[in-house]
Amino acid sequence: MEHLHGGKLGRRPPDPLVAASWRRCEDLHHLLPDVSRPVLRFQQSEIRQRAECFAEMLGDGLGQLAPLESALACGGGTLLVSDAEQVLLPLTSAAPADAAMVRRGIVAGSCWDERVAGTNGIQMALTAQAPFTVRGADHFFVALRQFSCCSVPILDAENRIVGALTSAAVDRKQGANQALAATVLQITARRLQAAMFRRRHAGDVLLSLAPLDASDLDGTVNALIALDDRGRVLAATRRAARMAGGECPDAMIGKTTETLFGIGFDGLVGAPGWFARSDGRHPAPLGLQVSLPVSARRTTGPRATVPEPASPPRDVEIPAEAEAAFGEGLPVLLIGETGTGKTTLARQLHSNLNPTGAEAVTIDCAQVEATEAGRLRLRLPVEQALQITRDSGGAATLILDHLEALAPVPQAWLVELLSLLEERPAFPDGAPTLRIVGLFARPPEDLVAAGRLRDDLLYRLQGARVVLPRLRDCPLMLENILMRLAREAAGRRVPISAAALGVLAAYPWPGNLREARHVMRLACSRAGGRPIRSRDLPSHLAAAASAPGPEAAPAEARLVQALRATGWNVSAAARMLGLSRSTLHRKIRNAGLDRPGSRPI
Ligand SMILES: Nc1ncnc2c1ncn2[C@@H]1O[C@H](COP(=O)(O)OP(=O)(O)OP(=O)(O)O)[C@@H](O)[C@H]1O
Repeated sequence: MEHLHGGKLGRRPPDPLVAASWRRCEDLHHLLPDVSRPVLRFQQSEIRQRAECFAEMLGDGLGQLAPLESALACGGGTLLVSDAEQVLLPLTSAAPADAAMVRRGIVAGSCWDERVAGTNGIQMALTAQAPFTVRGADHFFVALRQFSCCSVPILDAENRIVGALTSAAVDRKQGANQALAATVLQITARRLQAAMFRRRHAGDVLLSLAPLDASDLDGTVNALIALDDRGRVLAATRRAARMAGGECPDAMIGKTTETLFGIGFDGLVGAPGWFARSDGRHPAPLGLQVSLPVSARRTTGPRATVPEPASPPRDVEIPAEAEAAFGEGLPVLLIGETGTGKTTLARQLHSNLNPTGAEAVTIDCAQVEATEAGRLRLRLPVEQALQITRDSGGAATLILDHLEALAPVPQAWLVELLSLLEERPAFPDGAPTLRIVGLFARPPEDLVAAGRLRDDLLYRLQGARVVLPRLRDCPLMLENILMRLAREAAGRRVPISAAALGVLAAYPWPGNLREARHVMRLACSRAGGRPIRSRDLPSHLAAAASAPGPEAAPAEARLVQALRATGWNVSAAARMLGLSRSTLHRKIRNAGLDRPGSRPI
């Protein structure tokens, strides 16, 4: 098609990107500049749905839009918020200030895809993946040439473009106004990304970066890196990646703070406030600041372990027996290997009965030595729990973690304390004032049999008992669990390829849910929105999965283990194995197993 220089199109725009867009409008989309097409507008129900999804994605960041709207209005601009498909969303308070905009279809629900709307700021910013101003004469459609619009892409926590912020105004050829608009739009877009990143990584350690010589810290508000509990990168924003030396965010995943910044993780966590780093490897001297997840900040006492690197899982199912016993004030024992979710379940039990109340108090029994200091380590948290009861008028929860590691002398102290606590009066309505949950990483009977646990301590703690299954004992549930973890990690459903599922199913999962959460988060991050494939999984999984270890127990052995662990409670064992009760009964019959007493297994 012959280009209509100086003809219907008018003067060719000098900006090469705009000129390219005009060419696409003519040659690809077959638009004519002076034909006033009706603006494509979505149905109300669809617009509402899109707006709700977008608002949900922005979370707290939504609060940034009202001040932005007021700031733009001072310069005669109207704030437009559009999603990734260039549809304007009704997320701002008012209709466009200028009636001419409404007449030209610049209203909620209109679509600014170049194929129908011609060259415009929103499309240009999304195509260029950078702020872009389309001045009046740059618009392809003549009808839009009275407006000027400046758009800035919005990136989400994974650095994907999810929409744009735009300032639209009548074009009065006031470049200064548009430059100012571009600045405030950019600051807000960065804050929105920072809010999404912080929410997405609420359970991780966060590292903020800022050039030490910058007067404008707002410019780096989204320079954020999420770290796991060993200081390895889980995710980073593009801005942080640029500041850390120009790598792409994905290339940083798995690297340590030592490799990236020359500072060990412990050094960073121990450093209060901003930590200066200038080692010549980075373009400018950097300030680094660590913030721990909220749950870790509330932890009192010395930092024995680095906080869990993920936001608390949703949908933690609480066995009815444990819930009933806990409600009654009977002690509850949770038994399971490392990472099976004992602590999470204990906290969930507590928070179900104390939705807004104080945190549960935890004693790490592995740290209680047979010394005076050790005795205090036991006594003080108990005092603290009782104080909580007095202050709040509600029950406190004491979590005794790592009971399998409690030394003999402190066991005697704990028995003493528990017997004193048993005599505590209840609240006037009969409700208990202190609830206790004990956590064991090994079956306590084995410890009693080995002479490592006092049986009277066990019986004091065992009001109800829940055995948390190991992941490798739930072959039939594994896929569902991994899919759920991937959904939690990505914030949406992520398919897993058959080959990747094969690797995941063959892996013995010694770290259970903790390890599975890490693996799925890394896999989702590597997959970058696509289905998870084998190559997105950490390489040790495939290696371990292909070498059958001692843990790859044959089906019958797993059956026996589950039945033993649950004291032959078929319902509990079925839950543990991810089977229905009738299937388990059938398997027990087929394997010729009998309850102990009738014939030993
Ligand atoms: N039901 C669940 N679904 C998904 N993730 C879970 C679930 N329960 C726990 N997790 C996750 O698994 C990890 C380990 O949980 P938790 O600390 O409760 O295990 P634990 O058995 O107490 O481990 P340890 O004995 O090593 O202290 C955490 O990251 C937690 O968020």
